[in-house]
Amino acid sequence: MGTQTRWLGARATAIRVGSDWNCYESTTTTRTRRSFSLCCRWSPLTTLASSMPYEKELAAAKKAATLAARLCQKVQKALLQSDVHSKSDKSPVTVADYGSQVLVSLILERELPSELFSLVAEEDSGDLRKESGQDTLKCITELVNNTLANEGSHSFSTLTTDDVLKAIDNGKSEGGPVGRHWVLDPIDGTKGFVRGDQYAIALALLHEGKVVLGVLACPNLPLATIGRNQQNSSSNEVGCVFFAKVGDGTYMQALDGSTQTRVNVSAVDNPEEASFFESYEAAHSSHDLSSTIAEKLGVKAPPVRIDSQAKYGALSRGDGAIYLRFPHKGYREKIWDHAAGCIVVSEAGGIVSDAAGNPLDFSKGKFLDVDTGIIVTNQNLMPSLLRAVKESLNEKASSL
Ligand SMILES: Nc1ncnc2c1ncn2[C@@H]1O[C@H](COP(=O)(O)O)[C@@H](O)[C@H]1OP(=O)(O)O
Ligand SMILES: [Mg+2]
Repeated sequence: MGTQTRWLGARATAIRVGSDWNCYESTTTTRTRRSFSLCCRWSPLTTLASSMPYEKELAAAKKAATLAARLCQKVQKALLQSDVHSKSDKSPVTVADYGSQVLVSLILERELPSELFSLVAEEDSGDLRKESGQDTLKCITELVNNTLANEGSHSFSTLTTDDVLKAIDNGKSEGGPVGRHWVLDPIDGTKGFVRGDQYAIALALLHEGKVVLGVLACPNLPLATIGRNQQNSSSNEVGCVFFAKVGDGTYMQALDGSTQTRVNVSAVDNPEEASFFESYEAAHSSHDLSSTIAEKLGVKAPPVRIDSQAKYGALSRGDGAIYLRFPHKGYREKIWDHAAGCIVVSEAGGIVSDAAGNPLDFSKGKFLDVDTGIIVTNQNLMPSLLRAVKESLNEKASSL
């Protein structure tokens, strides 16, 4: 038997010598022999891929989030072309929300058949099972079937309304510290979606309470930098997918599938050169508090306000250096609003914490135990940001 080579993707090559397969991990400059035990005997490529932690899960998550993004794009386009009356109507966003959840649920189940499937997702089918929800249910079913047919997922036979209800109800899991749980926000940033601005499909996997992979599909986010040097950008192209798995860095590619590039958070260490992100909606995060913190820190640039976890994506590629989120009293943060964003930023070298500097704990079910706020920045700026946050919160408390 001679020598045979198999390309296993950007990071590895398997070379067969006689009946043995050896795996070589490649970087741009070196090629180092690794003794992966699973690769040392003949094994199909799928076996090797599945031996890499969370590789097949990441591939499935990217496929699911991308397809869901296609569905959302279609609905947003129709929504923006419609008249003023239907723009204030909530039904298009409802249809897209459910449709996105159905697609993610179906794709994950189809692509990962051997897994015990647990999904913690924002929507449930209660309203669609009522008499008043029947038209919406039919509309969702048609939209999902059209999306699957148009995007080449011919392996699905035409779905019935019952299939759609079942796929939505897959998302009823409560999460928690044991086992694996997918976490989904089918449309994060519904306000931005309706306005025609930013939104994201946010999908993450928890394993024993920790986020191990995340995908953020941001259909309206420019591929070029936002927030700084915007005027120099030569490309108007929009639609990004950010993805990360634990220990493997963060990558970005175009929604339509360009080559992936590794991304890193900004390395800025002078707050005067930093810019910061916050919610577009003042109802979601206190703009006053952010502005006090930014001023104390010495940030000169005005805030960059965008909706959804697109902020985490933009931050992961260094568009800005800080993200401040201070919801109003009584609001409880959900895990699906931060899980994907958190790993996308942390694998890009950033830090995501609560206002006191503690890491976010995704192991406690649907909610995060955060009562003051969430702050995100790079390692250089975090110590001074924490000081500025502490001082600002103390001042706010003593002024009450
Ligand atoms: N009152 C609120 N305070 C804080 N966040 C909220 C509030 N209402 C909804 N959200 C959620 O905040 C996230 C978007 O925040 P922002 O875009 O401001 O960063 C979304 O997950 C949004 O939910 P949803 O996903 O249903 O749109
Ligand atoms: Mg959300």
